[in-house]
Amino acid sequence: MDSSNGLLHVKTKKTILACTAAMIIILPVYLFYCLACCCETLQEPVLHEVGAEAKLYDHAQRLSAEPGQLTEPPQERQIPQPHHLKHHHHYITWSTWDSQGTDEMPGMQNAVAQEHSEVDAPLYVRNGDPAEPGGTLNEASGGISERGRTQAASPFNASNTFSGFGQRRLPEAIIIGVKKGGTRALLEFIRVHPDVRAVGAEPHFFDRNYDKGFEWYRNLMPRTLEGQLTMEKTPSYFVTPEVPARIHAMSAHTKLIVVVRDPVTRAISDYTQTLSKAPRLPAFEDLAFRNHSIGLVDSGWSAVRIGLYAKHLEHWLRHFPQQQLLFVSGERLVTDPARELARVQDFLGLKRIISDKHFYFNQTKGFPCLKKPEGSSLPHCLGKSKGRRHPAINARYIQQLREFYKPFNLKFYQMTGQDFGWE
Ligand SMILES: Nc1ncnc2c1ncn2[C@@H]1O[C@H](COP(=O)(O)OS(=O)(=O)O)[C@@H](OP(=O)(O)O)[C@H]1O
Repeated sequence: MDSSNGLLHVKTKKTILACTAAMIIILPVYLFYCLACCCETLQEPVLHEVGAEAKLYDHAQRLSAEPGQLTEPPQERQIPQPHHLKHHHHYITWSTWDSQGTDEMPGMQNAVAQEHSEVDAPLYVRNGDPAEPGGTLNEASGGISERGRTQAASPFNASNTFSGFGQRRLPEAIIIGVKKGGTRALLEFIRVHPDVRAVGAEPHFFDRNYDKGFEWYRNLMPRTLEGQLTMEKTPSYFVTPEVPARIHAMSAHTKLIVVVRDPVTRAISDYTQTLSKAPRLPAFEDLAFRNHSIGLVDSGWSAVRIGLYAKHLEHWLRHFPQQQLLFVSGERLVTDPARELARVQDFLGLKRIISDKHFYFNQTKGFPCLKKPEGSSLPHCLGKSKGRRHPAINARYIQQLREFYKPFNLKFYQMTGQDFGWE
């Protein structure tokens, strides 16, 4: 018994030693293999073509997405990443992004420091890979719809390939403005559509980062499957004179969406945002008027200047035909989001999927919110920097500003063929 036990003991020891030796040899080889970018193919399903498999995979991703909470950011959907990327990419979730208090891409904080920059939480942005969760199959749509959209002829639209997760493409549709118009609401609403994928943060490519080149820009985009539309929003594009020609150089077919809002309310909203970061800011009327006793408006102040929509639109119409621009009413986006979203879906050539059913009015927030935002199954409202309480402005100044904007508004109605009812 003893000798057989001893023999067993020796055999066990030998086995353990052999296993340890094998591990010592195999582990580095495996690690090297991972570093050489191949682990993913071992760990994740490989989708060789964009077809039924890809759709099912994406659908499964959506179903497994972690839920968010009311007025809280949903969790970032975990898109499988190559092992080495997991180590080198700094993942930024909604909450870390929110705490940065900006719509801008990480590393753009200097740019953010510019006057009136945005302070709210976009969704799910990851540094170096600001792709969003979603882009999934929607039962209601019966799959990815045929939209017959025009792929830009530009060589910049050539996209990289990456097995399984679609391709990064330059945006085919951009929300170009206007600041404080309701651009975040529109982006979050439209991205609920299964055929839309969007960058959460504002890339500011065409105004501040143009020198970084189209490859940089394209790499910010989420991966899309065939038939899905890539979008971004940067509200400052609308008022930057160089931008129309630059977007045209990327693709003459780019679809442009402008969310417009009563320029007086927009100016106050803009001022409110700045005030939230600089509480010692002079009074609104001191900035809006050169001389408020005689009602002389200071059109050099950006909060006023941005509202001269007709002026800015002239730049765009030199490069794009009217039909390539859609003007969304910021007011109706609040009172009747489904109606505006129907217009947006038609304009983008998308099947009408987003409807009344997707929204509910949140009494506490005072705004429409999504019942099921992209990548989440729980209701969600925009963050606290959207829908701020505005300071009370003397009715006399409001009236003077209305008078100031009136001819510009009428011109804008004429140019767009739409009456926004701001008078
Ligand atoms: N559904 C919903 N929820 C919350 N807020 C909504 C919504 N729809 C439109 N808005 C209005 O959007 C205004 C902010 O506009 P933007 O997102 O374009 O601002 S920014 O330019 O990105 O800073 C924001 O302006 P303020 O009310 O002045 O904060 C809102 O009035």
